[in-house]
Amino acid sequence: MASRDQNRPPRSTSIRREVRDENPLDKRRRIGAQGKAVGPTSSGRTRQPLGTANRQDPSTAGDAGNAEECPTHEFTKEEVEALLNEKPKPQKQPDFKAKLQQSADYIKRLKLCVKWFQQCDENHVLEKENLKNSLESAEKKCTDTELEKKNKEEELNAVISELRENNASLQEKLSKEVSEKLDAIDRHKSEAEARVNAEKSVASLTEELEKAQKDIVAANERADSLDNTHKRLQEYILSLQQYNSKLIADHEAARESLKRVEKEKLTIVENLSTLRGHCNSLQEQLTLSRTSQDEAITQKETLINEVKCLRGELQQVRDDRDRQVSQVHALSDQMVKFKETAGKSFAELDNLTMKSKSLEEKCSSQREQIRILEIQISAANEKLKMADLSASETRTEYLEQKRIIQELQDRLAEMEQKLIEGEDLRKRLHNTILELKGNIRVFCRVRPLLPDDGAATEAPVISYPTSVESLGRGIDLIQSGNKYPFTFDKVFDHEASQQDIFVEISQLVQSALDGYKVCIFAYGQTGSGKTYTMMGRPEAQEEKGLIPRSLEQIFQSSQSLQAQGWKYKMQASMLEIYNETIRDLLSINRPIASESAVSGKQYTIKHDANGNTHVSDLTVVDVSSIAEISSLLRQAAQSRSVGRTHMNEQSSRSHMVFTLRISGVNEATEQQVQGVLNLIDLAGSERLSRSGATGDRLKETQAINKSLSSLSDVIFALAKKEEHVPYRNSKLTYLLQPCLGGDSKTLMFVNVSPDPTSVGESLCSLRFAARVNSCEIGTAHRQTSLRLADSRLS
Ligand SMILES: Nc1ncnc2c1ncn2[C@@H]1O[C@H](COP(=O)(O)OP(=O)(O)OP(=O)(O)O)[C@@H](O)[C@H]1O
Repeated sequence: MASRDQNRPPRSTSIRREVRDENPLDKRRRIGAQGKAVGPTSSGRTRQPLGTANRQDPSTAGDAGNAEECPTHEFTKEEVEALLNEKPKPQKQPDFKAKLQQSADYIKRLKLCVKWFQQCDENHVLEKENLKNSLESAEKKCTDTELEKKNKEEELNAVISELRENNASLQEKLSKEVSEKLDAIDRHKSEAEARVNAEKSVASLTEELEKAQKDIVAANERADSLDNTHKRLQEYILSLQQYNSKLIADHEAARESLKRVEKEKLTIVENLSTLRGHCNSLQEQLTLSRTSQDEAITQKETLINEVKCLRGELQQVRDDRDRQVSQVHALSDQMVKFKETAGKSFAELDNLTMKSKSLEEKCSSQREQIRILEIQISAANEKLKMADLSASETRTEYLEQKRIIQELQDRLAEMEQKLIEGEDLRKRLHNTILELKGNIRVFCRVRPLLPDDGAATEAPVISYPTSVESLGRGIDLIQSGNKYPFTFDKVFDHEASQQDIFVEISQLVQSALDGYKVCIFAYGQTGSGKTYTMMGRPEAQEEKGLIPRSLEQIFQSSQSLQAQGWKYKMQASMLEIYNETIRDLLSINRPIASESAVSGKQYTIKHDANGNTHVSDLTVVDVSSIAEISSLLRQAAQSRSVGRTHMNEQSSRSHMVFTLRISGVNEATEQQVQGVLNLIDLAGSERLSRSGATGDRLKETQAINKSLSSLSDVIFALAKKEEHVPYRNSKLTYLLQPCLGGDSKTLMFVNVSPDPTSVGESLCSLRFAARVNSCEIGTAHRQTSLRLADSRLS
């Protein structure tokens, strides 16, 4: 800026030079032009430019008077030069008057011109003064301006130096920013690359996500279809079972009818044999009759012959008599003589007649007998024929029945085979479904309101969503007007019966027989219904809990599996963990307090390589029937209640663990399975603040909380797939290690009380259960192997 000003000539000097160099005529022109622009001049007269209406040709300017009146006539340089160079026109005849006129005119114009010059000069002087003034003022202004300029320059210098400084700092800043910009560009580039990579990875992740979503959808569809298949299979199994039971009933009926038929057959055979005997006897009788008939015939014949003879004799006698009569007649006289002879003859004749009569009678009676015998024979023959007929009918019926029985037996065998296959498929589907669902499942059960709950008049704190996706799986808890929704694998409302609950877990229990480790535990605050769910009231059929029902099912199934060649051996043990101390509930002489201290029993928990758990010194009882198990459960309940009266008022202060070990061998396939069923009634989960416990009770609550929080730590460590799972933090978790460690099928019941005063505890329980429900702890494995030749199940 400064340099530019320095290079520029001072304005005042340039004005001065312009004024100095200017020709008056040029100046006039400039002034004229200025005058036009500026307006009236300082003299107050109006100047007009050359060639306007006021302009007069100097040659025709008129007289001096006119010239006096028109002093404003302006001359151009050319006009002035033309006026000065003007020469009088040469005339042929000198006319002085004209010459004078011409000269006067010329003088006039010269005067006008001079006057114009004078005027111009005046104007010029005036103008000069004006200019001088304006120059002075301009100079003054200039000095002022210069001063100002100097000041300004100083200011500007200051500003410039400031600006320089600023500039330097800005430069610095700029360079910094440039470097930052470069860095930023680099960063941007790397970020752009990273973004591109991220976008790529996002794209690939999106793809993966889509794929995963598709997979999830497919898995869901598969799960749905598996569910459907499972349902259909269950229905099919049900129908098969129904069909089977129908078949069994048919079989039974057939067996019954077979028995009946066999009985009938036996009676028929007996009848037949008696008939045969009868027939034989009849035949014998017949042969006898025939022989007697023959005899009679021969007798008859002999009699006939005899009769004939007698008739001949009679004829002879008659002839004789006739002769004799003629002789009588002839010898009437000789009649008297021969009276005696005649009388004799008559007597003889009478005798003979009588004999003949009796013979005839005998003959007719024999004929009658023969006729009767013949009737009897024909009746016997008829009977025989009938018997033969019914025997052949019975035989064909028997053969038909035999064929039907064979057919039924074949069908039964086929159905049994199908049943086995269906059962196999069911198991596989059940296991697949469990694997798809993740192995830890959570069922929620809400108990009914009890009279002791007190606040029954308050608004209900539990409701069940009715939307299709949450139906039977959702539960909403209302606390202080806030609704907390939860979803589990299954939610049972207060109306669910013990049987409803058991139906849902029966498949899981069944898999213990298939060689899985199964763990079912009940979690919830005190009085929420854990014991009712697990144990129920074993004495009342309808109110039996999961433990007795599971054991009944296991024994029934193990018996029905015998038909498929399975032979099972079962061992039961029951313990409770109280204040981190193990107690044997099946020990016959169970000491009441400090058991291990008194008996010296250690009850140390050990796991072998196969994931089987052993508690040293714990009573393990071989069980082979539900009656034995029932008595063990009674014994355990007794032990618990004894402990309760001596140690603590409520069973809820300890965890109860029932374990059933199942070893199975299939004689036909040489397959071996090792299953475990753990059924656990946990101690009540209560917050210390709510329990209001002190002293021993506080110790108990702390121990319970420790073991329950250890349980949750273990579950969450497993869910997060952490390297270290803190199983050893409590006896409960260490005992259940193989069951929790992903190798087993685990189901948790979260028991909830509908009592409005327990809503806080219920919320805690449901939150814990929801976290557990979101865990996938691994894949359950079936413990199965082929039997070694020498390890037969005794
Ligand atoms: N589903 C149910 N139907 C009827 N009564 C029930 C039900 N659930 C629980 N009860 C009753 O509620 C009461 C408390 O139940 P239960 O003793 O099973 O609770 P709990 O959670 O085991 O308690 P604790 O932790 O103290 O052992 C009992 O009287 C039981 O009979």
